[in-house]
Amino acid sequence: MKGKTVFVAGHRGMVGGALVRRLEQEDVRLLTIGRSEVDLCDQAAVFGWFAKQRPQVVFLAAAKVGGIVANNTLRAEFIYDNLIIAANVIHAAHVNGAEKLMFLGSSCIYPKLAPQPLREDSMLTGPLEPTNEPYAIAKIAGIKMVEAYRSQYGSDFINVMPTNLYGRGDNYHPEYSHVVAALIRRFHEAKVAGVGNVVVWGTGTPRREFLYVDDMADACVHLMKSYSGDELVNIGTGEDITIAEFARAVAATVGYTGQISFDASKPDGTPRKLLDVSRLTKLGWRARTTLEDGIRLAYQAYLSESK
Ligand SMILES: NC(=O)C1=CN([C@@H]2O[C@H](COP(=O)(O)OP(=O)(O)OC[C@H]3O[C@@H](n4cnc5c(N)ncnc54)[C@H](OP(=O)(O)O)[C@@H]3O)[C@@H](O)[C@H]2O)C=CC1
Ligand SMILES: C[C@H]1O[C@H](OP(=O)(O)OP(=O)(O)OC[C@H]2O[C@@H](n3cnc4c(=O)[nH]c(N)nc43)[C@H](O)[C@@H]2O)[C@@H](O)[C@@H](O)C1=O
Repeated sequence: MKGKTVFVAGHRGMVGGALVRRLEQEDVRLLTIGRSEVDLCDQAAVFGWFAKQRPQVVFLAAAKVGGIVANNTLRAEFIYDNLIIAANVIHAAHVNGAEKLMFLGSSCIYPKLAPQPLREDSMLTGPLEPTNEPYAIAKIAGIKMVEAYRSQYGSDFINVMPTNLYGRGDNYHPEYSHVVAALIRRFHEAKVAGVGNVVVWGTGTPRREFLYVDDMADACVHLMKSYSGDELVNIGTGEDITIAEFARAVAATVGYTGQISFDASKPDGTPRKLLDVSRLTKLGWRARTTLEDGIRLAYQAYLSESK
């Protein structure tokens, strides 16, 4: 990547922001563009921008993203936006001679009940989790598009499959956020307000793997520099935790000492989503931030972002 023009699509988002921070350590010419200037769902705008800027390297971190209720509520937006963003950016990168592109999928592309830990070759071997199927289908289409451009045009475009991510720049929307941001905010507000009980969604029994977003960005830069294979690469920590245990860990970090109850009327989603990270490990990368340190860093980021 040394000396290259690098475009981070979605630079204002949690992953995009972490990529911008990480790329400051690299000798690259960084390109970003705001949604108000180029809506990545607008094909003409995307094609015009790419023709003018001709980025050599593209991190496609822009997407319509949200937690389980957002996915299950905004089903049409999740499939439309994510299909169109992937199609526009991948094609524009090809037409304008991008040397490398990284597409970010998500662990929800794997079947709901696939054997754990989830291997990259389990994609399309079984039914998806219904709550995020529209998003998953759009992500699978993006993955297949990258594979097709590699096959027909020899494009050095690669696919990565991140696990659940959290950290600086996360989305704290009360209904549409992911679990980490949601619980940090809810436990903090309960502590400040002196509330005696906090409700956590679902049964608390699902298990999730959580990767700190700055580790994610480091893994992306590592793979962009060193990987040009056809296969997906899972990006995770290789460890998971139940939502109930996780909620207790967040409460302890935030300093909330009240009760925790569970609302089983809210969806649990996939029972477990632990990624097999052996391919990533063989490629020379492993996560460094422990969950305990990550939650503490994420809470500090929340406090500084919500001032
Ligand atoms: N968060 C997670 O747990 C996981 C995320 N991922 C993937 O990582 C990537 C980034 O996710 P994350 O950073 O969490 O998401 P965010 O929602 O934090 O960031 C998404 C970014 O995409 C931009 N964007 C969305 N739609 C458009 C559009 N039409 N035109 C231009 N920009 C647009 C948003 O811009 P704006 O802010 O202006 O709306 C935002 O900056 C996504 O591909 C996601 O699927 C994968 C696994 C887990
Ligand atoms: C990255 C990944 O993220 C999403 O899938 P998810 O992992 O199910 O996402 P989630 O973080 O929303 O929930 C994880 C678990 O946590 C429980 N939970 C408890 N309390 C709250 C809560 O307050 N908010 C939320 N959101 N969840 C809660 C919730 O019931 C569930 O059991 C999709 O985008 C999917 O497409 C995807 O790729």
